[in-house]
Amino acid sequence: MDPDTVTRYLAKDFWSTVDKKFSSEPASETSTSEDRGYIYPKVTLTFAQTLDGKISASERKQLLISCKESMVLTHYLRNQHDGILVGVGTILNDNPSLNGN
Ligand SMILES: NC(=O)C1=CN([C@@H]2O[C@H](COP(=O)(O)OP(=O)(O)OC[C@H]3O[C@@H](n4cnc5c(N)ncnc54)[C@H](O)[C@@H]3O)[C@@H](O)[C@H]2O)C=CC1
Ligand SMILES: Nc1nc(O)c(N)c(N[C@@H]2O[C@H](COP(=O)(O)O)[C@@H](O)[C@H]2O)n1
Repeated sequence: MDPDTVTRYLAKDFWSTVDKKFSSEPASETSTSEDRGYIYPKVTLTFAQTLDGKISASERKQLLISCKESMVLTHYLRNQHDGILVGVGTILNDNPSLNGN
């Protein structure tokens, strides 16, 4: 399977799970990636940006961009993954919790 097809497949499956969660239908929490036939790790890129394309304030100062609903989605996404990867600059600047509440 070519990488583009795999990406489309994973995104479709992932967002259908999100839809199920937000419509309160039970999502399959127990099936593993292997059960679902995945052959690559599932990776999601998520970030918040301003209308003019910025992700932080000047001098890379941390900036809250997301609204309340978007933060709910952020924490939901964190809960759906086994790990969260950020850059070293983010660790040094923000000292983030990166929890999923
Ligand atoms: N709005 C949002 O969703 C987010 C905003 N931020 C903000 O971004 C700022 C941090 O940004 P940065 O310091 O720019 O990012 P960063 O330092 O967090 O990430 C960049 C990473 O790329 C690596 N890197 C740089 N050049 C590379 C190369 N040529 N090849 C391979 N790796 C390379 C660096 O070593 C670093 O680990 C903070 O102010 C933080 O608040 C961070 C995450 C999310
Ligand atoms: N979703 C989201 N919206 C924003 O407006 C943001 N600035 C970020 N930033 C990311 O979240 C980390 C902070 O997380 P904690 O609240 O400490 O758990 C920060 O370091 C960025 O990676 N995200």
